Amino acid sequence: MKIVIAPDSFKGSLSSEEVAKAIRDGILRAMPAAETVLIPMADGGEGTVDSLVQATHGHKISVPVRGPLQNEVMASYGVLGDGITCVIEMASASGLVLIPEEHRNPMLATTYGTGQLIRHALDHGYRSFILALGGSATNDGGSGMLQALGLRLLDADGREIGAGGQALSHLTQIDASKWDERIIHESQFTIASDVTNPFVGPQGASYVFGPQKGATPEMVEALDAALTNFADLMAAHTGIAVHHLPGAGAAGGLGGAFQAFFPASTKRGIDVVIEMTKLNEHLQDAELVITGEGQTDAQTASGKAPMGIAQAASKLGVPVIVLSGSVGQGTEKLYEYGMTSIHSIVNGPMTLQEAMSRTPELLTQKAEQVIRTFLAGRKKEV
Ligand SMILES: Nc1ncnc2c1ncn2[C@@H]1O[C@H](COP(=O)(O)OP(=O)(O)OP(=O)(O)O)[C@@H](O)[C@H]1O
Ligand SMILES: O=C(O)[C@H](O)CO
Repeated sequence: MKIVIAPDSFKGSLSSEEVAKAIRDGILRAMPAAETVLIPMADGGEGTVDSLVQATHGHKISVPVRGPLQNEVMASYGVLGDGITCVIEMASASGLVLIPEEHRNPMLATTYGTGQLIRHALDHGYRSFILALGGSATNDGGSGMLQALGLRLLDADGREIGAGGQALSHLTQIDASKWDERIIHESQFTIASDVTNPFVGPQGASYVFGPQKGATPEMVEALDAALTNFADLMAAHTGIAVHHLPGAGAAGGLGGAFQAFFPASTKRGIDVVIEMTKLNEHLQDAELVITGEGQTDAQTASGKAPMGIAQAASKLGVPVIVLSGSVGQGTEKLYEYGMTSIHSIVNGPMTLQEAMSRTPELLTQKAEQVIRTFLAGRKKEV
């Protein structure tokens, strides 16, 4: 029996590859002869490069860049197995995990390092890009990324504005005279976005994702106003108003900067990962798919990895079992999208810290249990 194991990471505990291996161990305990296919997933956020590089037998290139708070960090981008397509994961250069919680500051954090990764790839001859958006520490509307690629963002005195979302409130002019021409004339970009939120407003980048990056309610208001100013000026300059465009609010508004200045099409991150990992081909003759994520709740329906997998698998009539660290509110409607059953791996009262440190063992145990049940349901030995 072929079982596809296609989980997202458990943020704060395990990478998607580690999750997949722990699930495989449990499956093999219950069914030693099972054929397992491990396809670590991602949704545009952290782990997207690893997932696509592994699935396509590509490689990674490391580059020192300016981190979200200007300190140097070692970031990397992926070159897929075709040797042509680059995957730029913004979280690698400008991600939340790069900053300890007490130092997070979306007023100052910049996407400059993401722009440096793109420039490095352009300098090395690459012209086909997947831009993976999510898991950012930033709320700068992608301004740092644009600056790294030659765009000049100026205040009323003609001086470059500083780094971060806050500085966008002083922006009055955009000067594209030094903009990297290779972007428009020679390259193509697919944006793989972990969310579809707009650039500004109550559902926008600042209000919805600012708080997880350390923004207080006052900062959220200031950041939303600053992004609105930026969106107004981008619209005047490019003719593209990103204010309410779906996905423009991904990665602190980086999605909006790409939509305004890059020849790019926007897709759900999970759909790009499903396509590049050829998940559908693997599902064709599978009898079951097991997916999972750190927390499954109402948010899962808005395009998280297990949701995309359930949609793909249900079209092919393959049952989908979801194993998650915690199962929150609002999961009932997920069954309508093709999830067969959803399980928390926690097996008794314990703290979050304990659950997170015991994730591999708990995953293996739960996978064994669900496979035993699955086999019993088939009424005959396989
Ligand atoms: N082993 C675990 N046991 C219990 N809860 C866990 C475990 N691992 C992670 N979590 C919970 O899941 C949360 C992370 O959820 P998840 O991994 O789904 O990422 P996310 O923040 O929803 O982002 P995304 O799905 O876009 O990557 C953690 O903050 C924690 O509350
Ligand atoms: O980076 C972020 O702001 C979130 O992951 C949404 O894209």
